[in-house]
Amino acid sequence: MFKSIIIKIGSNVLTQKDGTLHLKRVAHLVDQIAELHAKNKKVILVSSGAVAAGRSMVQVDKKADTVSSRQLLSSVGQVKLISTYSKLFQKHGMQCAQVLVTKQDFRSREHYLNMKNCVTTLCDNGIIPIINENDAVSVTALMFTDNDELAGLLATMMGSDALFILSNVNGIYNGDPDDVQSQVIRTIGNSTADLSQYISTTKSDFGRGGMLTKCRIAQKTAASGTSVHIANGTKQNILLELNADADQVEHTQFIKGVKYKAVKKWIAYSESFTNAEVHINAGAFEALNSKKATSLLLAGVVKMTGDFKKGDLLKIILENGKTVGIGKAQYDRARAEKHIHDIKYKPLIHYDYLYLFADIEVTV
Ligand SMILES: Nc1ncnc2c1ncn2[C@@H]1O[C@H](COP(=O)(O)OP(=O)(O)O)[C@@H](O)[C@H]1O
Ligand SMILES: N[C@@H](CCC(=O)OP(=O)(O)O)C(=O)O
Repeated sequence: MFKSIIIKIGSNVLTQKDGTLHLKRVAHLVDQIAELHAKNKKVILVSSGAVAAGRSMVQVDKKADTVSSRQLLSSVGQVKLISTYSKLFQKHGMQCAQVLVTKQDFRSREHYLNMKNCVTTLCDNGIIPIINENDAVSVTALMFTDNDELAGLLATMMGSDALFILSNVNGIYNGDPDDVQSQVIRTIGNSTADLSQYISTTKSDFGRGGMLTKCRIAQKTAASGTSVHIANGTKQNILLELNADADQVEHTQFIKGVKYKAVKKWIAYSESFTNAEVHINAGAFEALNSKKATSLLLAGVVKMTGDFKKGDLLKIILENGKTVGIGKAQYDRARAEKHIHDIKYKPLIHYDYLYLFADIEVTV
């Protein structure tokens, strides 16, 4: 039983084969959310489906480029999507709100806290926030990979108990989902194992990121203290059953870690906003990964790239080139260069402002 839940609904759950909205299914999901709301659960909805809904409403010129098509389809389709939700929630005497965001809206801690305040205020007033990426505006490289990334960020930001990611499959399979031999991976922990071996890069008809990104985001969100569940949104009563007793539902669950401190939640999703890098040696990496809370000392720094000031976010890179984390600089680059290799000098990144990416463990 969870008290606060983020529900992410993928395009494929909301649309029929011909691209039109699957009204009966949307209505059933709204009925379930209303029931959860009546039980005093704090529910936040992240809904895809604008582009898919738009596809059934306007004809895109064959010569139009991808960005223009997405802008056209999403801006038309979002109206249809949100008005559908609004009518359905009204039947339950409930109100919902549309919140359209871009990745840029989370770029600094100040912007991040503004977003948190917006969602908190809506929830405090008994309104269901329905959040989607603002596809008409976010067209640059700084886009969310997909709404799974947005939902993960929100779950971490709000400190939600659970994130339900609804797709058109029962969960993550250990092979091709269409192969009868494949089984749903029931639990995923947070030590080492590579899930990419199981997951093909095929996407569902209307989806954006695919299962591999879904899985990476789920793992990252679970590590921040939210229980993550990838389940089939086309199944009857899926939300109610997940909330009542998730163990009884065939789906993939990501075991949650310990909740992060507030600032770490923001750092965890800020990789796109880092301009400088700090390269560290294997010894430093081992120390940072030890059970003991360890800060990054200059002694373990091999080199730095890009300019940075005190308070800037740095990408942490291992000698083999792999990005292993993000952290906030306690002083600028000039000072760091002056004291490089000094074992006693104040850490470049304090543990409280350090976020390390985790690896995954799988149980079928
Ligand atoms: N091992 C796997 N287990 C489950 N689904 C997989 C796997 N490999 C690829 N997929 C595909 O991933 C799709 C779901 O991802 P995505 O298209 O992003 O969905 P959504 O639109 O629901 O976000 C499934 O429909 C399935 O075709
Ligand atoms: N923002 C887009 C959805 C993009 C997306 O992430 O789609 P999906 O992979 O189906 O969750 C829309 O509303 O159409």
